[in-house]
Amino acid sequence: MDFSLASKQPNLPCIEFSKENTEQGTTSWLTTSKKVVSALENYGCFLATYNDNFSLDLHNAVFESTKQLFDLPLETKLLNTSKTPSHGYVGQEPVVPLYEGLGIEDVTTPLGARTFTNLMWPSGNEAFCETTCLFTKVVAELDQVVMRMVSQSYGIENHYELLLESTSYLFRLIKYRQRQEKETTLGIVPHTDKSFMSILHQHQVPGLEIKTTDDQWILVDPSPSSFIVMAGDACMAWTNGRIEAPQHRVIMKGTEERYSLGVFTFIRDQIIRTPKELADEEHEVKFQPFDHYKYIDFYYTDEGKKSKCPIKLYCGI
Ligand SMILES: O=C(O)CCC(=O)C(=O)O
Ligand SMILES: [Fe+2]
Repeated sequence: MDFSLASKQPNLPCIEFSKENTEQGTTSWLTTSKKVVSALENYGCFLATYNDNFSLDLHNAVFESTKQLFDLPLETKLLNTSKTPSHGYVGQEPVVPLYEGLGIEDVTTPLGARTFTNLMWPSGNEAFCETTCLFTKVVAELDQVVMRMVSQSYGIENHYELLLESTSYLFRLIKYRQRQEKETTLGIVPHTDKSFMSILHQHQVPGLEIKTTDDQWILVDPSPSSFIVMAGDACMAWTNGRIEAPQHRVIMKGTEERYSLGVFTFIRDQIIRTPKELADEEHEVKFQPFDHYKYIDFYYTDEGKKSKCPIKLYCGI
C-alpha cells in the first residue's frame, strides 16, 4: 500500500525577510510583497524567516526573561490587569488548564515595558525590560513592513498610514505548563485572533496548528529565526474579506512545558473602515465601520463567544 499521499503534510508559505527583500522600491521588495499578499489571501498567514537582523542571542534572551516572569508568584502575576478582556493576566481556566498568559499593552511606547517591569519586579529587572523592548521593536518593524507591502499592493497605503497612527502593540507572553499524562492535550481552543495582525514566535516545543481553507491542520514547527505572521479579524473586515483570519489552536502532545510569544496589533481611538478602493460593483462592502475595542468587548459576551464568525456577526453587512 502507498501511504505517501496520506502522510503528505501541507506547509505554510515561507517568506525570507532579509535586508535586501525589505528595502522599499527594489524589485526584491516587489517580489516579496507579491508573496506576502498571496500567502495572506490563501492561508491568512505565513512564516517570515530571518537570516539577518534577528539574532539567536535575542531569541534566547527573550525566552529566558519569559521563564523568569512565569516563575513569579501567582499573586504578583495577578497584578497584571487590563480594562480590555484578556489583555492582562489569563490563567487557571478550567477548559484550558495548561494555559497561562500575561499581556503588556502599548509595549512599544517609552513607558510600556517599563511600567510592566516595575509592577512585576519592584526592585527592578533591567534585563527583562531591555529584551522586551528590543524584541518587540523587531516584531513591530516586521508588522509595519508586512502592512506596507499589503497596503501598497492594494493601492491603499494612505489608509494604512492613518491606521498606523492609531496602532497599539500588545505583547503577550504565554506558557503551557507540563501536562500530566491523563490531562487534556488542548493548550488553546481553536479560534481566530481578535487583533488586526498577530505575530507569533515559538520556543522549541511544537504545538501551534493552523487550519487551511480545506480544513487541514498544519503543525508549525518552532524555529529561532522565524515568526508566524497571521491576520486577525479586524484585518479581515478592513480588507473587505480578501484576507481571512485563520483558525488556529495549540495541542500539547508531549508532557514538556511550552513557551510562546505573541505581538498583536489593535487600532485605538479610530473607526476602522473598509477603504473604498477595495469595493466595486462585484465586491460590495461587506463590513460596517467599527471600533476595534468595542468589537473585543462584544467578542467576550456570550453571543460573541458562541459565534462561528464573530466579526461578521458584529459588523458584517
Ligand atoms: O501559543 C501559541 O503558539 C498561539 C497563541 C495564540 O494563538 C494566541 O495567543 O492567540
Ligand atoms: Fe491566537
